[in-house]
This record gives sequence, C-alpha cells and structure tokens, in this order.
Amino acid sequence: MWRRRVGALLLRSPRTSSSASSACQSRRHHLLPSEEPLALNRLARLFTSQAGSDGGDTQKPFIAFVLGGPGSGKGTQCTKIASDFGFAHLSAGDILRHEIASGSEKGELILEIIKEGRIVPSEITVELIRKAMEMNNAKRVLIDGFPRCEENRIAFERIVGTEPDIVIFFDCPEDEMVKRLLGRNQGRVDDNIETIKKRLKVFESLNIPVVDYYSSRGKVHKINATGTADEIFEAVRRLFSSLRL
Ligand SMILES: Nc1ncnc2c1ncn2[C@@H]1O[C@H](COP(=O)(O)OP(=O)(O)OP(=O)(O)O)[C@@H](O)[C@H]1O
Ligand SMILES: Nc1ccn([C@H]2C[C@H](O)[C@@H](COP(=O)(O)O)O2)c(=O)n1
Ligand SMILES: [Mg+2]
Repeated sequence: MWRRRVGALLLRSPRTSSSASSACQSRRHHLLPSEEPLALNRLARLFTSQAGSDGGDTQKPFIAFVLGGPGSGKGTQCTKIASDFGFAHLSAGDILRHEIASGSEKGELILEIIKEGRIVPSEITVELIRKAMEMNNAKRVLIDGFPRCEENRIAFERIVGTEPDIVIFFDCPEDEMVKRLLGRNQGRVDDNIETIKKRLKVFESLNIPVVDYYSSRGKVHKINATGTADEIFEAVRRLFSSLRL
C-alpha cells in the first residue's frame, strides 16, 4: 500500500502543487530541472529499501510531527522521547542549520530567511528532511519543528507521500517561551528579541492553522509545556506509553 502510493507519486509532477503552495513566503523555489530525476530516484530507493522480507507491501515508518512555539521545548522533549522510546529525532531547524554550515548556496538563502524569522521554502526543507529520513531508515521518527505552515504540510504529503501518525503540540505561554529563548545561549542567529517577536507572529499566523488542520483530523495530542522539563516529560511519557508502536 505504502509503496503503491509512492509509485503514484513518482508519476506526479513536483510542479503540479496545490493552490496553497505559495502560502508561506513570497519567494518560490523550484528544484532545478536537472535535479528532479535524481530526487525521484532517491525517493524510489527510500521506499524499496523498506520492503518487508516477504517482498510484499513495505513498512511505513511511524511518524510523529512535533509542534509548538519557538522555545516551547520541542527539542528538549524530543531528545528524551528519542532516548526512552527508540525514535530517530529529526529537527527541521537543525537540518537547515546544517545546510547553512555546509557553506552551500542554498545555505546562504536559508541563513537570510532564518535571520528574519521567516520560513524557508518548503521544497528545500522537505527535500532535506526526506534525505535525512532516507539516511536514518528508522521505523519510528520524530520530525521536530515541522510542518511550520500549510505549504510545508502539503509539500511533505506530496514529496514523501504520507501523513504523520500523530502530532504532538507543546502548548506554552508566550512570555515563558521568550524567557527560555533569551536564556538559551547557543549562539543562534535568531535568538534575539527582534527576531523572536517575528518568529512568534509567524507561529501564530502560519503554524497554528496546521495544528488546527490536524486537530480536525483527530491527530493532535496537546501537552501543557509549562513546568520543568522532567514534569512535562511525565505527560509525554504517558502519551508514548499508550501508543501502539
Ligand atoms: N520546561 C522547561 N523549563 C525551562 N527551560 C526549558 C524547559 N524546556 C526547555 N527549556 C530550555 O528552553 C530553551 C528552549 O528549549 P528548546 O530548544 O527545547 O525549545 P524549542 O521548542 O526546540 O525551540 P526552537 O523552536 O527555537 O528550536 C533551551 O535553553 C532549553 O534548555
Ligand atoms: N519547517 C521549518 C523549520 C524551521 N524553519 C526555520 C525557521 C525557524 O525560525 C528556524 C529555526 O527552527 P527551529 O530550530 O526553531 O525549529 O528554521 C523553517 O523555515 N521551516
Ligand atoms: Mg528546537
């Protein structure tokens, strides 16, 4: 079933995206024509590499999207989930920062966008996430900080060919998020008050609609993200212990 859906996707043009495809930013990015066949070949490899031993239907990984405002504690909680429940932890922000550190041309564009608290074009982010999933080939995956907007969500469904099994939403008051970000001290270019204000606005206007979308599909598990990291993890642990993984 999983592989059959991907087969159908491989036949679909990446450019025939939905009307929401330009929802997150004004500037559009397309794969270069020369990149497309390579991207599709890699995609095909991802799914054939997950074929079951019977050679029949492939095993789709269990995917949890982890959402919440900037500084709500997504990364902190994901580290704990990964260690206690055997998930691969893919942070969209870390993957983008890794691309910046590589010194690539794409990285330069990503840096400018992150400095302004905006959202990177979905084709870039989804392609990097897809590659990371391919390299991990994990059966349980946390995708932290993604999707940030409807365009991200739609691009993931189109390119990776599936939806998340669950969505975790860390609910945290703004003043607490600002306090945590200003105290993070990891040298991030976006942890300054001007950029934080922009990130909070982007979160409200673009990310909350994604949470609402998945809520309407019964996929969202909202966690109160106030208290200590250990207290929050108790609620997270209860949730993950109840899942049939
Ligand atoms: N429950 C908590 N109480 C106090 N500080 C916390 C808590 N959870 C995380 N922190 C701290 O707050 C800061 C932000 O946490 P974290 O990086 O996990 O957030 P995030 O949601 O991943 O943020 P971003 O979206 O910016 O990546 C870090 O310095 C972290 O150590
Ligand atoms: N799906 C995503 C995830 C992240 N970004 C950019 C914009 C964010 O402000 C920045 C840092 O992400 P974080 O580490 O806070 O999760 O990265 C994006 O454009 N799209
Ligand atoms: Mg984070």
